[in-house]
Amino acid sequence: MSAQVIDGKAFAAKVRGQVAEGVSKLKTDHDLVPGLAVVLVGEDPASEVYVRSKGKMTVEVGMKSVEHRLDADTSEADLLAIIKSLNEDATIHGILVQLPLPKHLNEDLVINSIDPAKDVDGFHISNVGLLGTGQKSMVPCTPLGCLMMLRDHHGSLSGLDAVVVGRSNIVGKPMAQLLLGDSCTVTIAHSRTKDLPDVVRRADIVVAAVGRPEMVPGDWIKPGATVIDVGINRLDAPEKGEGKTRLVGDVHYESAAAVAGAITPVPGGVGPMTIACLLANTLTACCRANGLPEPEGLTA
Ligand SMILES: NC(=O)C1=CN([C@@H]2O[C@H](COP(=O)(O)OP(=O)(O)OC[C@H]3O[C@@H](n4cnc5c(N)ncnc54)[C@H](OP(=O)(O)O)[C@@H]3O)[C@@H](O)[C@H]2O)C=CC1
Ligand SMILES: Nc1nc(=O)c2c([nH]1)NC[C@@H]1CN(c3ccc(C(=O)N[C@@H](CCC(=O)O)C(=O)O)cc3)C=[N+]21
Repeated sequence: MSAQVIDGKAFAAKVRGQVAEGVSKLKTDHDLVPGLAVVLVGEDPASEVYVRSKGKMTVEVGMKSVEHRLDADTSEADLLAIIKSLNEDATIHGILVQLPLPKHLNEDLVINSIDPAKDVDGFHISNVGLLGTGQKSMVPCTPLGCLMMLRDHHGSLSGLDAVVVGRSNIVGKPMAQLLLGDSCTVTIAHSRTKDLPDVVRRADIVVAAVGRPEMVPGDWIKPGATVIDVGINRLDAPEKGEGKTRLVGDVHYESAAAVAGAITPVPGGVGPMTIACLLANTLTACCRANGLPEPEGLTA
């Protein structure tokens, strides 16, 4: 194995340390405590893990953490009413509605009912438009975390060929916007892309956000390329014991690490950075809401 392993877990701990410093300064200088509210409708196992560690880390960095757990059959009107009350709550600076939502709820409508200033996921159409036009916005946490690791590894990304596999609104598209913002030559690939292996082989930077376990093998990777694996796939692992599972990414780690220049592992790569960036966005939102200077190095 030759690639340098990009330690997202350690990087995220450093980011959370910076956030904690910012939070402590807000308390001392302005008697302010940033507040983050997470709304979870129904039970999604992937979201459960995320919500649990998020709540713990929110408190660890000194913020207020609020959780709303609603039944899977919650009506749209009830959900919108909760979001409205959080929009109006001056102690809440960030609101996150866990996705996916149950089928009977209109995801676009729900997301766009969040006050864009509190939209720490960066999914509101107003933040999407601001990002797309290069203006100050709330930047989606997962792509922001990927960008931080890429900048840290490369210094400048200018002129590099980047291929993003996946075009979702929550990862692929905003990731491509951020890479474009840093002057990469960006290709967005998806399920209809012709000759995907050849497209990926051109890339200096590969971001895999597909949701298919170990789909990208090492022989798609240009020697020396940087590989960012966003995928979180839980597979059965009977070898670890009955009912046990293991996490794998969208990249076949072993074969890719043999040719890549650098690679993020799963777990311990993009996932922890996503949570760290959520906390960073909440701190940023709190500073903006109070007309205070933003924390340095924690925004795009
Ligand atoms: N680490 C983290 O913090 C996070 C991890 N994730 C993980 O990232 C992965 C992607 O998530 P998300 O973006 O929400 O997923 P989506 O299902 O919304 O999007 C998947 C994308 O992959 C594309 N795709 C599917 N199959 C193929 C294929 N065979 N070849 C090429 N492209 C394909 C789809 O193309 P098309 O549009 O044509 O259908 C789609 O654009 C998941 O594993 C998810 O769990 C997600 C969020 C945060
Ligand atoms: N509105 C919204 N925003 C999101 O950002 C969002 C969402 N909905 N829905 C679900 C996905 C998924 N997601 C993860 C974040 C962190 C880890 C994470 O920390 N993973 C650990 C492993 C955790 C484990 O052991 O299971 C790791 O990769 O090391 C995983 C998944 C955010 N998402």
